[in-house]
Amino acid sequence: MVLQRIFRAVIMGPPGSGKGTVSARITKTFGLSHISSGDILRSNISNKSELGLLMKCCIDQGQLVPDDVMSRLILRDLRAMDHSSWLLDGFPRTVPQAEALDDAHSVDTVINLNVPFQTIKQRLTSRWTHLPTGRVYNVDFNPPKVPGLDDETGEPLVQRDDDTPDTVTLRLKAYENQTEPVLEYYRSNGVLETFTGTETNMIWPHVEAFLHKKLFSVKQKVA
Ligand SMILES: Nc1nc2c(ncn2[C@@H]2O[C@H](COP(=O)(O)OP(=O)(O)O)[C@@H](O)[C@H]2O)c(=O)[nH]1
Ligand SMILES: Nc1ncnc2c1ncn2[C@@H]1O[C@H](COP(=O)(O)OP(=O)(O)O)[C@@H](O)[C@H]1O
Repeated sequence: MVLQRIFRAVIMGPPGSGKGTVSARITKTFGLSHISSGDILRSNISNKSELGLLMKCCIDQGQLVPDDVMSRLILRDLRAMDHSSWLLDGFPRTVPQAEALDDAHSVDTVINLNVPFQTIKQRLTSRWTHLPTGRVYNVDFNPPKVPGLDDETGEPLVQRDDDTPDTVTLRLKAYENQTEPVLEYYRSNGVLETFTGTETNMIWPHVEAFLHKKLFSVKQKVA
């Protein structure tokens, strides 16, 4: 689908709620550019940049990276995409980050994946990731064609250092304390759309239908 105007969306949800999986489907269906804060941080870690090395210990301890670092990193990337439609995944995760984003860009819609914590814990400990692209697999849900290898590149998949049961518990705590208030922020701005369920394949048709409607009504308004 070719979009008629610039459309900016955020996808939110606890760790493991399927943000990356749904984002891949959204970008494929609607052609938005996907920006994942976690992928950007992991690429800094793989490249051994000074910032990546500094941030690795926060991430491995299940804590959020400081707001000023994260906002600077993401807003810099967004500045380079001034004429693109985008989908932000993993940012904002705190109210100060949401305010920093609002100061720079208006957000058309926020998709919130509301998946129970119990479902999430099992998923994350069986997540396999292709670090260079952020493509994710799961032993039960979407296994790679060849075990341990990325479908597109044949490169090795890894288990993330922060996908251990103890770190997942800390990440869920950080989500409750620091990220849930962002949902309230967007709810009061009137842009939050929540999708509840335990399976991505059940949630996805609702997200797809919502975005179709949203993009169509945006086009109508412009016409
Ligand atoms: N069993 C199961 N696993 C899923 C489902 N949706 C996504 N996953 C897997 O759960 C893990 C977390 O999903 P991901 O999209 O990375 O979530 P994110 O952390 O919110 O970006 C990955 O291993 C996915 O392949 C689902 O409906 N069922
Ligand atoms: N917006 C952000 N603010 C602060 N820290 C972040 C942000 N995005 C990612 N991180 C750090 O990177 C880690 C991994 O993020 P991400 O890949 O989005 O995890 P998940 O996909 O499991 O939700 C987070 O636990 C956190 O330490």
